[in-house]
Amino acid sequence: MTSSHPLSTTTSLASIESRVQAASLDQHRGYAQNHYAEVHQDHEPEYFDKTMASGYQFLREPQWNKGLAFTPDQRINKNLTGLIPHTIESYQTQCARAMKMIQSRPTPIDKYLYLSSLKAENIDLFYRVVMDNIRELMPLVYTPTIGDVCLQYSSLYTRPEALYISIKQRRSIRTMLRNWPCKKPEICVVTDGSRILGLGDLGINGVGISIGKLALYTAAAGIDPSKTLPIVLDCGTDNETNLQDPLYLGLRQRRVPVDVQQEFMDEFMDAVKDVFPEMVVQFEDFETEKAFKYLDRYRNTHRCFNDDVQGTGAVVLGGYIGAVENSGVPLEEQRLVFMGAGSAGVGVAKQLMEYYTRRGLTTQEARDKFWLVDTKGLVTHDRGDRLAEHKKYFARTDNRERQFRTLEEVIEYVKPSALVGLTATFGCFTEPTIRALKWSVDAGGAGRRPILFPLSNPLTKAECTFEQAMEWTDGQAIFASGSPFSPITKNTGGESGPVTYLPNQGNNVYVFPGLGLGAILAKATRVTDEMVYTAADALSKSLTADELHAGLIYPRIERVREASLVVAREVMKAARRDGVSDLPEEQWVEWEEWGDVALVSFIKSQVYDPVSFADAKGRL
Ligand SMILES: O=C([O-])CC(=O)C(=O)O
Ligand SMILES: [Mg+2]
Repeated sequence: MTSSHPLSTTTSLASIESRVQAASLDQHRGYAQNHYAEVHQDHEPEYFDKTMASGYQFLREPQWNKGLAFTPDQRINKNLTGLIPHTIESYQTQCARAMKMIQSRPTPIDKYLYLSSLKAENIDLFYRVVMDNIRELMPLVYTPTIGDVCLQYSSLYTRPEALYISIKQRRSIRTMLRNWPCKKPEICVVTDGSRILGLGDLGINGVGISIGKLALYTAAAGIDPSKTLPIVLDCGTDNETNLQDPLYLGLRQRRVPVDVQQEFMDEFMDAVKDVFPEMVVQFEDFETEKAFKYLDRYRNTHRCFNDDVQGTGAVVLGGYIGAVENSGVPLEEQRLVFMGAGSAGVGVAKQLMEYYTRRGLTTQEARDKFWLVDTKGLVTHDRGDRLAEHKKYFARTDNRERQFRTLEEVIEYVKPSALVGLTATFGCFTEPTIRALKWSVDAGGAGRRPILFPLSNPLTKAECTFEQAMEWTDGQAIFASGSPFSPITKNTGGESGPVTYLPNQGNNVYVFPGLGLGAILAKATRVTDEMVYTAADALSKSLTADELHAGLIYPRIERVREASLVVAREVMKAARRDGVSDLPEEQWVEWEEWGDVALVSFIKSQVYDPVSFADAKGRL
């Protein structure tokens, strides 16, 4: 930065303040914005130096704004008097106002927009509200509402919230990364929008998923929001609706060929490594082939993982371990049918296989427990089509005598103990399929329960609803879905009165925030399979006695932060076991002397918890 700049470090604070005070607020805003542009180019964001900021800037910077929680001293010292109402409010009162407004909005999208404005104005308040009301608000900032937001992102757009990198700007990726106001982001979620949830190719509109997942990194694991970086890579779109929409914000062209995107990806990953060498990259919602390809290509050279392959795999395994215990079907008798053989289906099956091999089965024995089904029926080597590369691993040879074209036929043949859906096809677990699953489990002996995981997101893509699952299995299914369902209370007519069935939400949110946090805090140079597997195992052990007693297989969502802490702790240890932690050895030795206590208190000391309100000290 040049010394002639009006806000350069050689300019005295007093002279800046007198100039700022002399200027009208509007003039001042314009001045500050110009300054932004310059410092960002120099990548020296002195603008964020609080000692130089005026009161008005404090109110306009979402990470500094405390709403009505500024203390009297802060109001005087920061020249805030008169700029906000005189009253001082605790966070509880401000949260109550926010919740009242959210509840008064008619649709989930309206509620989302309110929350999004809150985030743009007062980050601490946004996270306090989300964290304290996670059961009610997670479905708004994340699946299912985020799916609708992505569909309409270009129309809803009011302000930038991410890095938008188009393939036309590929020569300036480093500059764009440096333009991001935070110098050292720790975690990035990147998508190319090619397969957003179960909604398909949404192009640049898919950026909503990066924004939503990062909000959960903060709400569910306590990563400082200023250390999170959402990115969308715009490589065109094959979505006709987007291409025809005059408001569409992305490139108006079809998706570039695979090899061209590959070069772009290489450039992007190299630029990320140069500019933010310590940042962990989470790949999100890339279409299946690319998901596997990029994971394979970068996993040994970059700090990265794929949430749809590894996150989904780990979260399903985390729930499956508990489900097997509750099902009464011994491990060796478990047989799993998967409807859906995309990135999530194959990722989950591989993760579950690992569970079996770690329990003594050979690779072949473990693989034989899985029957994957896609739109053409059972995935087999010789069913007459060219199998996509990622499907070959689980392709079977069972069709020597007969072809299995439908899920019903496969269930009738396999007699599975578990049915897992990752198809993005609403209602494809029909009454006959679910009844057949129950029947095959019942046939194995009394007291056995079927495992039923319709995991596709958002709710409009779920393979079946919780109500259907309970209805068609007489309340017996051990149920987990990707998006949230409400509990069901049924009057059974028996003496014990009504029965309440609790659904489980087997969503990645139980894994990726803790996995990312663990990788960051361990300074892991890679995200290894051991770290991912450990995340699943830790999740399965993070339930309280009360949750286990209630028959749950995932912690209650209100406890997601506690679960993430357990996951992060174990992921850190796994990073060390694998030799990928860059923390000094003495640090590990010191922690080990204290068991988990020291490690846990270290993690707690690192996480963001927004208490920066009237009663909090020292944040300004
Ligand atoms: O976002 C979610 O809820 C889970 C996920 O990664 C997906 O469905 O692609
Ligand atoms: Mg995803």
